[in-house]
Amino acid sequence: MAVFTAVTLDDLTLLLKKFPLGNAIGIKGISSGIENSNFFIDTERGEYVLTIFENLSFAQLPFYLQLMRHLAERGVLVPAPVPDEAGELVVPLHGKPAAIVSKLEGGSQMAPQPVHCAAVGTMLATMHMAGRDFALQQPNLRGLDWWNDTTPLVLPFLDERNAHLLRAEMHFQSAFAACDHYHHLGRGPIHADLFRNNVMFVGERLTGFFDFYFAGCDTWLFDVAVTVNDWCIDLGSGVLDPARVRALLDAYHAVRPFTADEQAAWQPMLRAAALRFWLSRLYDLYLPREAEMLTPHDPTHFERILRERIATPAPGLLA
Ligand SMILES: Nc1ncnc2c1ncn2[C@@H]1O[C@H](COP(=O)(O)OP(=O)(O)OP(=O)(O)O)[C@@H](O)[C@H]1O
Ligand SMILES: N[C@@H](CCO)C(=O)O
Repeated sequence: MAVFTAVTLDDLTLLLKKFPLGNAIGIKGISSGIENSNFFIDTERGEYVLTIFENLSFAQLPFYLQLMRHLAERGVLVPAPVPDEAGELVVPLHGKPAAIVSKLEGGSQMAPQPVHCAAVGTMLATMHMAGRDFALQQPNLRGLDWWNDTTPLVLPFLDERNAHLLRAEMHFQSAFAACDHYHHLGRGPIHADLFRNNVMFVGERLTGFFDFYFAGCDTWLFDVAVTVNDWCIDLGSGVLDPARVRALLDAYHAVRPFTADEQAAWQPMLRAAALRFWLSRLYDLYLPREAEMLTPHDPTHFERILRERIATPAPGLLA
C-alpha cells in the first residue's frame, strides 16, 4: 500500500475550496508507487490526481511542476498541474507539499512492442524540443556528482567482483564526462526516469508521460539511453531487442535528428544510464531512508544490464 499520508473526503472538500474544480465527490488511494502518496480524486469538474510529496520539499517542487505545466502548454502529453486561486501549483496538506494534476487516460504497457517504442521515441523527442525554452534550471540530482558521492557508500556492501565493476565503470564514466563529444551533446530538461511504469497507453496510443520527480537538466542522450535500457530489453537478461531499439530511435530521430557527437557518445551513454540505476538501487537497498516503506527494486537487474552493455555493442543511433 503506497498511501503514506491519509486524506479523507473532508480533507479534500476543504482543500478544493482553494481550487477551481467545484466540490469534492470522491477520493481513492492509489496503491502503486514508492515515493509519494497518490490519490484519484473526483470533482465536479472531472477526475484528477492528488499527490502528497513524502520526500521532496516545497523548495524543490516548483521545478517539476512548472516543467510539467510548460510541457503541457506546448502540447506534450503530460499531466497538467492545476493552480489554486492564488496561482500556486504546490499547496500544503497535512504539513506536506501537495499538488493536483490532470489524470491521464489508460494504463502502463508492460510488454511493449515496436509500435509502443516508436510512440515513446516520438514523444520523448517532442518533449526535448519543447523544453528548450524552459526558464528554470535544476541539475539532474542523480548525475555524476551523485554517483561520485554514492559509490564509496555502497562499495563496502559489494563482493569483490561487483566492487571491481563499480570502480572500473566510475573510472570509465569520469573519463567519458570529460571528453569533447560529451561536452558537445545537446542538453535541456529531461525526464530521467522514463520507464514502462511512467508512461500511459490506451492500446497503441500513447496518452502521456508522468512521474517527473527525477527530472533535471542533463544531456538529451542520457534520457534516450535510460528509456532504451528499459523499453527495449528482454527483462530477464537485459539484452536489447533490435526491433524495439530501431523503432524507438528512428521515431526519435524523425523529430530531433541525432548529431555526430551523440552517435559517438551512444555506447558509453547506455552504460551511464545502467550505472545510474544500479547505484540508486544499491543505495536504496543498503542505505534505506526513513520514509521509504516498500521493498526496494532489485539492483542485480541493472548490474546485468551494465555488464551486457559493456560486453555487447548496442544497435547504433542511426539505421
Ligand atoms: N497523472 C496521472 N494520471 C493517471 N494516473 C496517474 C497519474 N499520476 C499517477 N498515476 C497513477 O499512480 C501510480 C503511482 O504514481 P507514481 O508512479 O507517480 O508514484 P510514485 O510514488 O512517484 O512511484 P515511483 O517512484 O515508484 O514510480 C501510477 O502507477 C499511476 O497508476
Ligand atoms: N525507475 C526507478 C525507480 C524510481 O522511480 C528504478 O526502476 O530503479
